[in-house]
Amino acid sequence: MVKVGETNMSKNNPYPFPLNTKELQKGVYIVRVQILVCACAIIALLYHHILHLLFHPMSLPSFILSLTLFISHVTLTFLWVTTQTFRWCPIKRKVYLENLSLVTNGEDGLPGLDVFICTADPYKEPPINTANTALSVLAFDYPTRKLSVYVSDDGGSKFTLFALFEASKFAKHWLPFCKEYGIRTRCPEAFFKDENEYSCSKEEWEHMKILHEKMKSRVETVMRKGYVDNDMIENKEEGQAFDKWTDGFSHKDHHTIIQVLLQSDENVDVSGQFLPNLIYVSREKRNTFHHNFKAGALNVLLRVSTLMTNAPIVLTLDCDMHSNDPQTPQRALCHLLEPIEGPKIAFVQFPQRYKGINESDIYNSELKRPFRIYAAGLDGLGVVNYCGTGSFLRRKALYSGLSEPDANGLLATNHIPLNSRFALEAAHEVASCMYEQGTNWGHTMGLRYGSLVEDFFTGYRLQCEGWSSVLCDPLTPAFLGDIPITLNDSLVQNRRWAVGLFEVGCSKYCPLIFGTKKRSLLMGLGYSFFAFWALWSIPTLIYGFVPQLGLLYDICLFPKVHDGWFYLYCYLFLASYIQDYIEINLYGRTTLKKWWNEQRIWIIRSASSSFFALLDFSCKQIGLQVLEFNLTSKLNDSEQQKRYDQEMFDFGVETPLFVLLSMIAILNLVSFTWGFMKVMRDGNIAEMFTQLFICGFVVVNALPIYEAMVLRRDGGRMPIRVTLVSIFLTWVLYYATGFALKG
Ligand SMILES: O=c1ccn([C@@H]2O[C@H](COP(=O)(O)OP(=O)(O)O[C@H]3O[C@H](CO)[C@@H](O)[C@H](O)[C@H]3O)[C@@H](O)[C@H]2O)c(=O)[nH]1
Ligand SMILES: [Mn+2]
Repeated sequence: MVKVGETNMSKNNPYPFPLNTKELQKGVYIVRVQILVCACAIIALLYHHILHLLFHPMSLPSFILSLTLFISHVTLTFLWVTTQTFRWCPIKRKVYLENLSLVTNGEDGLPGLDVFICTADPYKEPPINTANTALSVLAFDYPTRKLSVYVSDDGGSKFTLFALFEASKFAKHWLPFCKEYGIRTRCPEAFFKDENEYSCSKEEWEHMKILHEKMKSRVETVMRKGYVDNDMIENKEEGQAFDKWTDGFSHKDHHTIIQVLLQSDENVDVSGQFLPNLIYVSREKRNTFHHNFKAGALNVLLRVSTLMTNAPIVLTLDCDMHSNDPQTPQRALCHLLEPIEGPKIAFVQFPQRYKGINESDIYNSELKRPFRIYAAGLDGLGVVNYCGTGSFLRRKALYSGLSEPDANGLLATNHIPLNSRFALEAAHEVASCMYEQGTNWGHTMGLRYGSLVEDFFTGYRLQCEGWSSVLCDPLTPAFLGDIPITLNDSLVQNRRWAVGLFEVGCSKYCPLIFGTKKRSLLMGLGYSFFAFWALWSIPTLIYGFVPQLGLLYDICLFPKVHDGWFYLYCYLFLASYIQDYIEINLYGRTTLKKWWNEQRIWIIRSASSSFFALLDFSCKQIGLQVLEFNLTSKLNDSEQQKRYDQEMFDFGVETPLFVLLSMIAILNLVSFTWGFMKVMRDGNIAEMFTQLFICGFVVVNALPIYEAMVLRRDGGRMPIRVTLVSIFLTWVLYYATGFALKG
């Protein structure tokens, strides 16, 4: 293996023990040639299309339909161009963990690490899961006096605090257990699910399991009862903590609650070792203040932690993820502490990886393409996007520019105990609603406000300031997260992302202009791919409706089969699908079925959630709607779980998202049948072949929709109302366009 990076390293790096190397991915030059060939084909197609529109004599209806197809081709071309950024110089990185301690002189030189975990609603995000997330990071292989875990609770929930109290007690047994036996899976829930994962004696294992069950059942009990009973409170400290939920307290309007649950210089585990810090923070909320969702929550944690522990490195995690490798901080440090490039790195992103995905991944929850393949492409440019979770950030990057000095921690530098009155008063002040008024928080400091995808926006803004970022994609996933298990949940999540990204695209920070100017053209293009993700809906919807209506009204929109231009269409279709298949296979083998599902859900998203994201954005622009952060559901309904495991599409909800999808499915089935009959009758397929093929392709993709409309009786079937409304609307569309197309 030729290591481009390693030769670079040895050239530029005076250190004999490299912490990391990088190399260009194999086959990049072949890919570049393919990009050029494809570019020529696309230019030819657009040229042909323009000539056709301008000089080919045709009726007005043909012209209108052909024009819409042209719009779709222009949009696709734009999106295609942006995607090529990821293919231009993708890289692979390697870290040398064994060299880290040489650079840091063992544990002494390791920097402090503050972990931020966000949760927002105890009913949608079960507190026991948040407790598991916290336990998995408390148990990092990291010096405990340098490790602090902060949990932000935007739900302001007693249950979450209760779960964390339980977790802090369980941690006293769990941490020494993990360390003694070198356990790899340090999220208790995941550990006990996998009965094979133990290196301890059966008795030890069973003892831990009993403690774990106790924690779990106590948390479930308070959830079931709906309040924290006096019997459940074990000591005075806990009692005082829960007394803070005074009358009139609601999750949207309440004072700040901060509770230090573990203190690293005070609390010890059962083996006598000090524990890390664990701090619960529920920031102040007032009806009259916009709280800026997760970005606001993280900014409060940034300030509180600056006061309390002020670690130079910060890890952000969602409550639906857990650590899957106790050495992850060290991996991140192999980049951040690298003497030459390290200081410019604002964050090290670990790709989002998920657990519980079904075999052929029907909703493409894995999202391998954006999170790993495209991220590796951006990594080659030094500008990996920030994903909000599984990311180690340099605190300094969020506070000041590259060249400015670090912010100072007040208490940390003065060694004031976290639980002292002085410390808590100061922390309350920075967690209040008023604090950010008239400051730069959210604008040039901390997580940036103004988009529903605060992660993408913040990473992008940091890169525009000159910071770089790194992708760390180890074989063993560093973190594992939960996925939505119904189609609706998956689309709702996608809609939020698409609209948030579009907000960035249409802001004054538009990557095409601002990003290109501040960083580079390739960076601007790559970020535009994400920012304009919602635009996929335009070509998809045009291709879902226009050739079909053409077929029904006998309007030929594509070159005939024997025409030379026909082969151009064939080439572009086949080349993109083949390239797509090869690309995904380079990152671990993928079955054909899985790949098919991926392209199908891509079409489904483009035709539904992306389109609704455009609508949401338009409504927001004209003041009809305020955008909300709809949490992704993390609850497991057993029926839904069963259907998901059986790889059945879960519709089940009456939503306009499904109406649009059903309309496309119905229209394509009708026009395919109609076109097919006509071809049989006339025996002439050359003219309408392409349109017939498109309908057939959509029909094959839509098979689960027909099945859900007609054959299924379970809870995941297509709601009857959705089917009826779609049939009606398709009929209206057919007649309405008939007036125009028949002239
Ligand atoms: O007002 C809010 C809303 C959300 N969250 C937290 O934000 C996280 C992400 O929310 P989730 O519903 O899980 O959304 P996802 O779409 O799964 O999250 C992805 O997309 C988000 C941006 O839309 C990023 O912030 C996340 O890191 C990324 O995993 C969760 O921990 C929430 O508790 C808050 O703390 N406060
Ligand atoms: Mn999530």
